[in-house]
Amino acid sequence: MSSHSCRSLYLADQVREIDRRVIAASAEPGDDAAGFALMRRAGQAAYAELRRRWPEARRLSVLCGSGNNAGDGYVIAALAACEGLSVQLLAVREPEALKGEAARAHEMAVLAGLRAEPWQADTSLDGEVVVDALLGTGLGGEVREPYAGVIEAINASGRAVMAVDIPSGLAADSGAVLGCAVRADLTVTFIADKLGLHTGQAADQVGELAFRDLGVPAEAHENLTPAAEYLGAGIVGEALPPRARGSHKGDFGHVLVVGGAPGFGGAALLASQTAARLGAGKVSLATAPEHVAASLTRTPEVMARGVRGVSDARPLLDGADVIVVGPGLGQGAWGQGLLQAALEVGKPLVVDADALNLLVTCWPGTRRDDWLLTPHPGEAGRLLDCSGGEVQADRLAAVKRLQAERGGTVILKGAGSLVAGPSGVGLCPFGNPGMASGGMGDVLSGLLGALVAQGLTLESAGRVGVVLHARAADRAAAGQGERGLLAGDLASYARILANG
Ligand SMILES: NC(=O)C1=CN([C@@H]2O[C@H](COP(=O)(O)OP(=O)(O)OC[C@H]3O[C@@H](n4cnc5c(N)ncnc54)[C@H](OP(=O)(O)O)[C@@H]3O)[C@@H](O)[C@H]2O)[C@@H](O)CC1
Ligand SMILES: [K+]
Repeated sequence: MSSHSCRSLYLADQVREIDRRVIAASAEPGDDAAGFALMRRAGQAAYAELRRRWPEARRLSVLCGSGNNAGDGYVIAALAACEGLSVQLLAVREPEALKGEAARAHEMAVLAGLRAEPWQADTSLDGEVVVDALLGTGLGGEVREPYAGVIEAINASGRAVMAVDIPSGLAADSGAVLGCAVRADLTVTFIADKLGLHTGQAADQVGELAFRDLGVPAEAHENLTPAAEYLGAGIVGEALPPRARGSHKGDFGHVLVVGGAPGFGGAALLASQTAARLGAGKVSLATAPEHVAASLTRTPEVMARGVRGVSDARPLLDGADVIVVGPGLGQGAWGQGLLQAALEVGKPLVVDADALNLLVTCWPGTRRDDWLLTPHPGEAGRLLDCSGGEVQADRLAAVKRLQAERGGTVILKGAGSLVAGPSGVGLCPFGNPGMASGGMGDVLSGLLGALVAQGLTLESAGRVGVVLHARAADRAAAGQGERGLLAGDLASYARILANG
């Protein structure tokens, strides 16, 4: 599934392959200058971004490691020196050990009149901007010394920081911090955008992200399946065009929310209310009888019915076009019976919260094409029989495995939500920490139900839904701040976005 609003995200091995193709395509036989030409372009692009962001800076501290990321740093240092900036050039490994294009980049810095000083524990960083050219896509495993100490010093320096290609210590594939990582204000990444800059812990490390493709031709990406598509804001409008004037409620589907076991009413109320706000033609709620009055008072548009067990729910299940099952469902006999009935009725399902936990215990091997599973990392860990921490350490692998095992479409929630479906993985770049609060998942499940009811496939609903949900949260936070954001605040913002 591709869209004008999507951009491809790659893994480190794939970026290396793209580099290799570009260099091979531009090199004359016996020519070793093509790699250096690409590195010069990378350094120039990064330096241009630095000047754009910090036009007043007169002194830089450039910290270089031992690979090609260091090579980019030496190019930046040389360009800055040639422009008359003062440069504190620091080498974590002796430049004599550099090879290939990185060694040539170091020569370029020497020709510009610079001499790299060896990094020492008591070195003080005196540039107005620190350039992190320590570790790039070649990082393997937990950051070792002396790099770890240098990264701590950069973070403690209080200086503005530009990371070259990726903040050192951040894994380019998973976005995991491998022990420690540079906290950048600006990251300039090259050639192909990397998944790890958008998922895992990336949001706390990357700062502003500038992507520069260095003019690499499209052929260099041929036959490489991107690890994920970056889901842009435009996918919402593409999926939800203006309605025909002659529309009626039957055109926009009937969502049934099943949840709200005795004592747990709020989640199902939030889900059903959101489904109504996001344009479902009709919304019903099957919940414990004690929650019906609250639902009718809060959202009379939702047809709330008290169900004591499966037989009460049958007509509702039969009348629905899509079923959202799980919010506040509980894991007792009431919830288990209703989930079983929902699984048997043969309608598209959005499966969340307690319904996911019940899948682990009662339906461990079940897979189907017509469901959308929406776990947070803890629920994903239970479904995959591992810890939530392990899921977070490699979110892409986790969501792909879950989709392969369970079928359908899977949304792995959390910063940089991932949506894995039959056509690949999409990544949501929006959202904020205000969303780390109760009820957000219930709102998402209701929103997804509304999108499926309006005719989106489960996969498309998953992609559009995470973007709508996260952008609504960003809009809400922009007005009143992240802290204290209520899940119930999102629906009205999501409604505005869904109407273009
Ligand atoms: N021509 C091109 O291809 C282009 C490439 N480009 C640039 O190259 C970058 C990739 O360069 P790369 O592959 O040389 O790896 P890179 O990230 O510099 O690090 C390698 C060194 O890091 C070290 N190290 C590794 N793991 C470690 C750990 N856990 N803990 C501590 N140290 C660790 C290890 O060094 P050692 O320990 O042996 O001293 C290893 O040798 C890419 O991000 C982009 O910036 C652009 O210029 C465009 C053109
Ligand atoms: K770096």
